[in-house]
Amino acid sequence: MLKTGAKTGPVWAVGTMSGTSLDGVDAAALLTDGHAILDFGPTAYRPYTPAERGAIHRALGRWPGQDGVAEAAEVVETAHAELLSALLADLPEEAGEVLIGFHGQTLAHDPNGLHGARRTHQAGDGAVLAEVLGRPVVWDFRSMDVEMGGQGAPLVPFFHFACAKWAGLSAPCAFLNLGGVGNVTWLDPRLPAPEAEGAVLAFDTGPANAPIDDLMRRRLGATADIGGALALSGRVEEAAVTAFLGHRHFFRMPPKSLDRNEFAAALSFVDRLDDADAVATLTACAAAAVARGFEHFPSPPELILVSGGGRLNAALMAELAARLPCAVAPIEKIGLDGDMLEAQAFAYLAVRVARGLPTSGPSTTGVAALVGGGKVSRPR
Ligand SMILES: Nc1ncnc2c1ncn2[C@@H]1O[C@H](COP(=O)(O)OP(=O)(O)OP(=O)(O)O)[C@@H](O)[C@H]1O
Ligand SMILES: CC(=O)N[C@H]1[C@@H]2OC[C@@H](O2)[C@@H](O)[C@@H]1O[C@H](C)C(=O)O
Repeated sequence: MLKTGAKTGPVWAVGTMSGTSLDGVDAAALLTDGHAILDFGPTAYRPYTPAERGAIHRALGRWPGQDGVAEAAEVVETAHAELLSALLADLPEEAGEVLIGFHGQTLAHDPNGLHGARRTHQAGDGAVLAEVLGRPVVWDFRSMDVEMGGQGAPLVPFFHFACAKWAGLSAPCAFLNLGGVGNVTWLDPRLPAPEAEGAVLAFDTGPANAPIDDLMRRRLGATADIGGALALSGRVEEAAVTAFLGHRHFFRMPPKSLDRNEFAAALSFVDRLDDADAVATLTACAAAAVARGFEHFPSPPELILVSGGGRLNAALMAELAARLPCAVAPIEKIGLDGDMLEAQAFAYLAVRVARGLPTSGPSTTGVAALVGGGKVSRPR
């Protein structure tokens, strides 16, 4: 085990994210003392092959020990080992003993016990990765939070707060991630730390790209609606968007989190629409879910900064601009990398775990008290 709190100076860490869109693995290096971001390092991406993606897709919604889960975990571990070996070789020797923050791949997430026990499941064993890479690995970031009564997600909010400080922001703003699922952090960068009362409020907004991707794959054999081109050629069925906003998620108070496929039934209305109208309406639903989230913010943000693949979808960005009561911009506006923010977040959180600092709290996951979730595995 790492000695927590052993050091207080900055260290390099590499974080990884294999997100709900199942496109591939992101990895990014970061220099931090667990509080401030001091530097950003190299990044790398490894897409899953169609066969790998298929193995993960088949295991979605399943728990450890169930069919296909061991196979999916092996795919996740192998892809991460390949990507991380290459990225670690790029880091200068002065980087020292680089800590790895390994999120794994969420296969199932049921923090409210809707289908049995309250639990969350990220495939991939950090102890195996520590052995293969010969480095300390922090992993299983979400279980402890769920065990303590939290949602286990979102976990990026404390990092969003550090990003706002790094960028020198001085007014309340919101960070929106549009991956397979959407999540938002409202934050006030005038406060000293993310743990401070009133500094952050976060929750999952609703489905984002996952239903669009699934429809594109099902009907057209494509991976995504690139640039939002198909949605831009379709017509939004507003009555369907209104019906979608009747889902129970929108009546729950934050913090709240979602499983990737939690909206599958609520979005099945698209089956009766043609391809373009279906994708246009799913895109509008993703934006309308974000707009609905604004009612929970402690004060109106001046700006919402968008990261994740959804910021590259022009139809989704236009829907957000039309439905939100504030300016909308990709996160590159403040000099951050919208493709790598989550991977950087898990580098940041790994250092926090290793130093005994909290990674979530009542206003991010709804856990009763601050929690530092995550296991630390060292190579033998
Ligand atoms: N050029 C593009 N045009 C439209 N959509 C895109 C584009 N590039 C990526 N996307 C969408 O973004 C998704 C990937 O986003 P991202 O990598 O942020 O998600 P993720 O990290 O896997 O998910 P999550 O944040 O929910 O865990 C793709 O599946 C696709 O739907
Ligand atoms: C259980 C799980 O993996 N949730 C993901 C998912 O993808 C987006 C959204 O839902 C978010 O809550 C979370 O990821 C980010 C990285 C988070 O924990 O902040």
